[in-house]
Amino acid sequence: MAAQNATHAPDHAPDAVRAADSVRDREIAAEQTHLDSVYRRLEEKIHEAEFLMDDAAKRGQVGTPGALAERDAQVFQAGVHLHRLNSEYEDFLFGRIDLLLGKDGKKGPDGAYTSVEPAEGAIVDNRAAIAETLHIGRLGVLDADYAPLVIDWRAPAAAPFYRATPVAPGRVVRRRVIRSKGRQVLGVEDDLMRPEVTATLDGEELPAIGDGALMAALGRARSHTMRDIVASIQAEQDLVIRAPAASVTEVEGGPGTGKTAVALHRAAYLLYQDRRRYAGGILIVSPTPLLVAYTEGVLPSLGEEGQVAIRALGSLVDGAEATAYDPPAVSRIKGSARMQKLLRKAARGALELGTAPDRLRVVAFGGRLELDADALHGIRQSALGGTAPVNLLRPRARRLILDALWTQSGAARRYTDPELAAEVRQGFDEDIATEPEFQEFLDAWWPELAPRGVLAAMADERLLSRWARRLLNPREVRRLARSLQRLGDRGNGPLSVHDVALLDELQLILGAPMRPARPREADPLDQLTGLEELTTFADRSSSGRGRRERLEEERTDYAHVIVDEAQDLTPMQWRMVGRRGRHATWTVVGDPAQSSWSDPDEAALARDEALGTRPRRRFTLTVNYRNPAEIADLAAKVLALAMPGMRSPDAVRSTGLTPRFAVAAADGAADAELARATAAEAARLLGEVDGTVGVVVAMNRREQARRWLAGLGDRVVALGSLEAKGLEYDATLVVSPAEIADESPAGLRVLYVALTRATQQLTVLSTGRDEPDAAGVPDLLRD
Ligand SMILES: Nc1ncnc2c1ncn2[C@@H]1O[C@H](COP(=O)(O)OP(=O)(O)OP(=O)(O)O)[C@@H](O)[C@H]1O
Repeated sequence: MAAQNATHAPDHAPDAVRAADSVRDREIAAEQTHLDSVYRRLEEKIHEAEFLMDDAAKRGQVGTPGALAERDAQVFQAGVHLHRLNSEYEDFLFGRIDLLLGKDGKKGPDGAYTSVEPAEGAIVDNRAAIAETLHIGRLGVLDADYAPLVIDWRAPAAAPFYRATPVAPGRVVRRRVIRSKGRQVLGVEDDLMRPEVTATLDGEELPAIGDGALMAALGRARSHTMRDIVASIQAEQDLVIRAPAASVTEVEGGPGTGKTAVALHRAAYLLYQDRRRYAGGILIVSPTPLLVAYTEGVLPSLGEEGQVAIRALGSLVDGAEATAYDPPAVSRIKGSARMQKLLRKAARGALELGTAPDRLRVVAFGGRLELDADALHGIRQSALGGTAPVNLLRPRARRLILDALWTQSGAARRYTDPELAAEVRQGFDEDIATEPEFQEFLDAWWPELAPRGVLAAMADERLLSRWARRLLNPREVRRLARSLQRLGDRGNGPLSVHDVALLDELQLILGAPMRPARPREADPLDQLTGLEELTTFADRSSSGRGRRERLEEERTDYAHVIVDEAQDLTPMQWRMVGRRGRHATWTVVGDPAQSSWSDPDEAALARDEALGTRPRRRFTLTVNYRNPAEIADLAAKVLALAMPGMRSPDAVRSTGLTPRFAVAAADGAADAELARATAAEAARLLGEVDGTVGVVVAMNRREQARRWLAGLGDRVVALGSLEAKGLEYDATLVVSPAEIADESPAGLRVLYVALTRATQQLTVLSTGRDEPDAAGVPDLLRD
């Protein structure tokens, strides 16, 4: 059966074309037959599962725990398939490899021959017979005899699908990507790994169809959400995805080399490979909420979501959500490692802001006792000498006050018998400490501090300059204080992404106040101990969402932490992220050339501290899959200015479409003219691409740019330069490179990011400030 929308040659087409089409149709029909049998098998499994569920419901909880567990596991398996099928994934089955006989010809547990090299004599005179064909998909499916109908893409047997290249083909003769929608096969794309070999399958020659899957995938229009790359992962990427999760895996690569895609697929791989270990959760840290929104559909499409939390840096602390933006000069201060010390001083200093009277008077043994301001100050200082968090030092301070009062009472001298003295002392303490006045004094003198409250206190420039002595210069103090005024008196105002890392640090410095433990909700899954898959299923399915959200809320320590765009983490952010993976293994993904942080050395130091002395394994990705060469070459000019000597990755394709240069009023660009030109250029790009258009402006023009583009529809998005990080669009309009470059000391690297967002077309719009030449090319982009 041929797919309905497979393209057919018209009747007048030459014979050769028609013949090729009939081969294509035949191959599509063969894959359709296979897919039909996969679906038949899945339906059988679903019926089995439904029967089992029914049966289980009738019989109730009878049987041995082992038998119940086994039955539940079967129900789970079928449930997973049912869930997948109902989700109508476009390409449940997406790949196939045709293999020569392996060296030892032994089959592994998944039914595939284990050897990676062809057996002696598998190829004779450049002729070979295919020994084995494996189909690869998003989940594994076995037939009734336990032979694999589809192999999970993460299984070891599927690795050759990704790893084989014409240079190192191993046993793979042909790699095929199958395109399907729902239950229908739409097309196939083949790559021959040994083009010189004439291979046969069941006596018939193996045909090759199409131009390969990668190019087809790269040419597709982009939407506002990222797609998985499971059908076209490249060999160097596969090495990273499947790298053993020991200690720290570091991945570097230029723009578009697939770092984010690889990080997401790696999370799915690790879960598949060792679900029990990663039940502790995988955290993916992303720089912006926009990138989280862009990428969060990928893991569900790979069948994984429950155990993975994707969080933006500004949402890592529960109850805090960054919505405000700090200008570069302020973020440099807030992100710097100096803040650690400053926050400690501020937390301690904030204790003095309470409304406590400057002396404490109590009555004991019928007399008055009094501690004056100096005595109280001395007690506070010695209590703060402890290492515990400030809020947790309060009991110590209370004890020191009671000690001082006891000494003052002279009772210690009167009771020489230690036992009696201890008894009297206990009564003394109780008498004083239960007095409401004493408790009120203590509450005011050693108030329970909240992180937001301390940040708000730092908005007072006078206080801040006291706390920041020898840490910040007066200009920095003024900047920081002004920025924190945004939080208001009680600290409830909007937070920036950098404030969130400060809150996290303060939480550590202050310590969680003691609270009665919250009773945990009873969870039916807790009873199913030992059945990791069942837990997984509950998390995978949408009914597990409530539980997952709870897990995310409660969890502050993960089994694996993946940091995307790691080059941008400030020292304070590294400390925040590091605290979430104290016992974790790590995957750290980034590109120094795209760093928007002005002091990379300081950040590298903080990164080393967060990752500790764990051994590291390094990988480099070298091919740019996003930008056509025409765009990558232009961006490379900025890279040469930003980081001389740094090599940009090779673009995998070229489109023949060179970037366009436009100018908005050469004499200085009034905003109205810039608005008009931006809207016009964006509209032009919308007409030229089917998918999305990103308009990148300097951060302080974000709101303006949104207004300029109003009415152009939702295919176009306005972005501040820092928001563009990690995202991509079919076409990008970069407005005033000079403005972006001048925004901060890292401005050139930020501009490099902006110029590398387009998958098809790029327009650069200059203003007078860009000093464009006669052809409109701005100074920064000229040779
Ligand atoms: N093997 C592949 N097959 C198909 N598409 C791919 C492949 N590798 C990467 N891509 C695509 O290339 C684009 C860039 O990938 P990704 O965003 O992961 O790169 P990146 O290295 O994180 O880029 P940047 O550093 O610029 O943010 C994405 O659209 C991704 O889907």
